[in-house]
Amino acid sequence: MYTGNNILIKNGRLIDPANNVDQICDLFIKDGYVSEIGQLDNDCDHVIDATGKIISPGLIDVHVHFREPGDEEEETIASGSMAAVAGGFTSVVCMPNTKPAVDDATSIEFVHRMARQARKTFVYVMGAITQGRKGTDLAEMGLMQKAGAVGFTDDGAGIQDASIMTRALKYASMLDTVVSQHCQDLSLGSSGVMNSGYNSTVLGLPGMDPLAEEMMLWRDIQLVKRIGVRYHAQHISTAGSVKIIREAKQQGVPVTCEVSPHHLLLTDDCIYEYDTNYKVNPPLRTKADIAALREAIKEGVIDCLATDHAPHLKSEKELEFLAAPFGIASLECALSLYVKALIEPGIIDWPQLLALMTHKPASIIRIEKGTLAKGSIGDVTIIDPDAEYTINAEKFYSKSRNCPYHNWNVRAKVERTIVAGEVRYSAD
Ligand SMILES: NC(=O)N[C@@H](CC(=O)O)C(=O)O
Ligand SMILES: [Zn+2]
Ligand SMILES: [Zn+2]
Repeated sequence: MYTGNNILIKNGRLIDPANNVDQICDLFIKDGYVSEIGQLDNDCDHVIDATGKIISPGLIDVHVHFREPGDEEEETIASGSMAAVAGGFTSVVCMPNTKPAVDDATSIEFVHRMARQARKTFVYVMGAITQGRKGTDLAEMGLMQKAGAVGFTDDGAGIQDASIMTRALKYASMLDTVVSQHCQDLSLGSSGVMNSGYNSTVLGLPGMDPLAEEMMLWRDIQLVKRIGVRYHAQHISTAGSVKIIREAKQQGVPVTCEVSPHHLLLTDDCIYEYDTNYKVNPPLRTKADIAALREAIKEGVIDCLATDHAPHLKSEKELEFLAAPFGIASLECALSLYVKALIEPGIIDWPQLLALMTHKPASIIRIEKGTLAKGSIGDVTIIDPDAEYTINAEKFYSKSRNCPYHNWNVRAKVERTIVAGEVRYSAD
């Protein structure tokens, strides 16, 4: 008989990067919180044998798109939450580019309410920087923060106007919050659909200049230096961006950044058949960019990994390349993709990977999560690092199927996802 909320996880490789822990042991979760770690013999009805498995703090993704309100046929907060736990994520941060945009306190509360009802993963929200994400008038950032917004972004677009960005950064500084930017200067071209270069020329498709990303990133860093505010660069994709961030960090600028799985694994060579599942913003770049991003991860220049899970309808992705929407759905296979990109080639090891997916993203949005220290919330992901499987997008809990990794053979399977001491996902 099941008599309570307690779970005993036995004999796993417990990796808690925040506390430099990497050892075979047991973990006891009591009433939703981490209660004991060690060789345990607690009396418990719910025992999970984790022999050969990794016990990790619940994974955290600071960049996902759930499409509610507005495009519920693509993803709802409930379907996205289920996809999250299936991917091992116990906390995600929703972007505000819904319809309407999340640009006021009521909308923030709406997302929280739907997430509570879904009762899968913890869902945090970033509010829009500008009203309706139009880039012209600041939204009520203070009120949204009071309602629980963990940061601000107009993701899908960057703030083009430097004076608006200055005002946003000053407000954010006052509120001690983080501004998250999608770096893309549209004055260098707003009609591009893929990386500009040899492939875009051959395919006859309008290109997106790497400089459009780097120019906005560089501009923002100058503003951040002057104002003094936490700034996060979303989904950076070019070798040039790595260089800008590395230099800014050397100068002590409070900048952080994330990288998405597709920018570590795919290049614009993939677009030769005009498959729109490879259409994403920022676009897939080149082998040299992948090498620079991987090297930056090894060096510690990248602060976290984030999926930028961007679900879209099949009917929209079936449009011609020029007209199809940008985005890749990857929440449910992200961990395996990072393993392929970073662990298999020997760039980083498991503790380093998990740091980039747990306490490091937690510190960017300042939530007290991402560790298994005694007293922490019972958010745990159990991973079989050796399990091999084939990604099957048709079986995703996500409502969308726009996944270029369908049929890929990968490693590392999420076995169980425990959120606040409750098993919310189980692979079998
Ligand atoms: N990344 C994408 O290609 N698309 C995102 C928007 C974004 O993250 O910029 C989306 O909302 O679909
Ligand atoms: Zn973006
Ligand atoms: Zn995004």
